[in-house]
Amino acid sequence: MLELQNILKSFTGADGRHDVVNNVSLSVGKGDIYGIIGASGAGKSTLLRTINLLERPDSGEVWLEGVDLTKLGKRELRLARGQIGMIFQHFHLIENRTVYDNISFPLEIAGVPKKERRERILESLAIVDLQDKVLVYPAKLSGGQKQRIAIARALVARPKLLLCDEPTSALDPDTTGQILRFLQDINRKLHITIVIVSHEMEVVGSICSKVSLMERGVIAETLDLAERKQHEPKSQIAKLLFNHGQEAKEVDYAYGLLRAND
Ligand SMILES: Nc1ncnc2c1ncn2[C@@H]1O[C@H](COP(=O)(O)OP(=O)(O)OP(=O)(O)O)[C@@H](O)[C@H]1O
Repeated sequence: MLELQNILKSFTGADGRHDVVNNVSLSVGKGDIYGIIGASGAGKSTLLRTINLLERPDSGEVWLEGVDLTKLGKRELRLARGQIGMIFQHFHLIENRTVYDNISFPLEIAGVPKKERRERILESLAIVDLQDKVLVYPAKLSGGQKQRIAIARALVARPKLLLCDEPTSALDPDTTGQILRFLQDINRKLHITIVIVSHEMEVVGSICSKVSLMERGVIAETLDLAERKQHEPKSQIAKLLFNHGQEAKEVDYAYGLLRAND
């Protein structure tokens, strides 16, 4: 349902040009939960943000259900983006709006009438099981509740694809498990395809069907976790992460272990 073809994105800083995403191609099937893991600075978030063109690639194509988003005009792109929801590490809720008004926001922008907005907001809140927080302001919510409201806001436009940028990095282990279960439920019950960027093995290992390991702007290796026997990890880092035991739960830490053993 999603094909990235030869995505290139570079940034120019004081020390010159950096190819942060360097000719990446990948394919996400309908109904997949697809993980992208990598060390800090590997280019994961930038790659994720090219999918909905929050970050426009310098070159390459982003095909969503047979349409190349990079070729669309402003109006068509706005409509196509309605099929893609997104959640972030730090939730990005609007502090001076209630939960109800936060979830309403994307529908207001899309010009959805008030009565339909109400139905869809309540439907979204029911999915994340937080109907009792409808009139509360974000400051009164726990981190896990904030992320659930952010999920409800992402779902209210009824997307086909949900992008998750480090969705549990700001949460404790119990809340992480709860959010991952919500994401898995959403994938199974609402048939929403999910792409998750993370540096935690627990996240990708527990719910992803496929995982790409990103290193310095390129996809080093892709593993099909559903077909583990046919696809054993090849690189040292992938072996450490995927055949780990408890000690290599976090990608930067796993690289540290490799360096220490050099
Ligand atoms: N808008 C920007 N302008 C300049 N440099 C940027 C910009 N966005 C990202 N970068 C740089 O690109 C590199 C990759 O960043 P990115 O956030 O994609 O990595 P990441 O793998 O998601 O890392 P992290 O897990 O630390 O967020 C970093 O060196 C970052 O400083």
